[in-house]
Amino acid sequence: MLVFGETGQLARELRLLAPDAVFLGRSQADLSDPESCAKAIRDHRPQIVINAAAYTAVDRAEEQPDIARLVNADAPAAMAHACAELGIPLLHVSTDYVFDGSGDQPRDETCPTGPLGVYGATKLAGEAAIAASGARHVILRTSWVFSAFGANFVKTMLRLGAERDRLTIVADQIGGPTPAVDIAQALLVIARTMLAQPDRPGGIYHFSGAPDLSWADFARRIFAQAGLSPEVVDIPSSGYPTPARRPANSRLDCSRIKDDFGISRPDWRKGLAKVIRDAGVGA
Ligand SMILES: NC(=O)C1=CN([C@@H]2O[C@H](COP(=O)(O)OP(=O)(O)OC[C@H]3O[C@@H](n4cnc5c(N)ncnc54)[C@H](OP(=O)(O)O)[C@@H]3O)[C@@H](O)[C@H]2O)C=CC1
Ligand SMILES: Cc1cn([C@H]2C[C@H](O)[C@@H](COP(=O)(O)OP(=O)(O)O[C@H]3O[C@@H](C)C(=O)[C@@H](O)[C@H]3O)O2)c(=O)[nH]c1=O
Repeated sequence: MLVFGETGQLARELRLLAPDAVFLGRSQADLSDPESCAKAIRDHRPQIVINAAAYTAVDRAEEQPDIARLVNADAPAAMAHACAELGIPLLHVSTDYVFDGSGDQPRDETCPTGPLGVYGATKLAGEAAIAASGARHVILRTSWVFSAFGANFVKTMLRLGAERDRLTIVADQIGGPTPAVDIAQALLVIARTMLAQPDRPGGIYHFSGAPDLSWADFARRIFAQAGLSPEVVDIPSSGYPTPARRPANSRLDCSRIKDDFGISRPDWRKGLAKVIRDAGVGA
């Protein structure tokens, strides 16, 4: 198994669960040089490839659309073409930010997309390129990823909650926080299934933690779990202006992955407790 990514949240959880896989960091395969990714696949000739790397800085992507496109769209396209040549599957990870966030119902895999910013648009372009490549593939769309590693909302809240008495947090964006370890586990189940069943088709699958809630309520849960007590004030998205707009409705309908792979939505509250323990905060 060949994994693109070494330092990110997902890559680090994958490494803990699949230590025998080969992990390629930026110095071995730079996704801003898509051909280097295709070459890495041809050189390693793995049974299966997982792409756990991406340009994930949602606001910075607005200023760096060309790099975001290379990393999130052109590199996955090159990986997919190399996988198609070798006849091996590609597992790729995408995001709730491919949607426009309208309505209040969970989105399934057939719902129309409509990204609000460069990050979501480039991730969507990556999905389309993989689908058009002819490679066997699974694209796992997930949301609001957190872990003890790297940068994420949980770690930001643990830092700010220890520094401040009062935080204003958007309460009109609703989604499912997802522990990175659960994504890693899901990908490994999918990898095993795709390898064991060579005729099984892939496609897009939604996978997010449950239950859905707002960022503000998520912050409250983080503070309660960590034994911190800043006041959390609900604000609308307009009260927290950012270069990239975020979808208001990030709820993902995850029925398909349950039906096809037997994978259920994880309860993020269990993952949160562990991340807070691992981050050395709370009870
Ligand atoms: N984080 C989230 O909330 C969400 C993430 N996703 C998706 O999940 C996947 C995993 O995300 P996550 O683990 O959180 O991401 P992280 O931001 O934690 O890590 C991103 C990884 O991509 C690598 N990377 C970025 N640019 C390049 C490059 N040019 N060449 C090589 N490697 C590069 C980084 O390496 P380096 O350390 O060298 O920069 C890092 O290992 C991504 O596809 C992401 O789009 C989906 C929904 C939510
Ligand atoms: C720090 C902070 C954030 N916010 C808001 C901003 C934003 O709407 C929300 C989350 O902020 P973040 O910048 O951590 O989240 P963001 O980087 O938008 O997270 C996204 O990352 C990409 C990679 C994805 O694919 C998405 O699924 C999602 O996880 O919280 C506040 O309202 N107050 C605050 O003090």
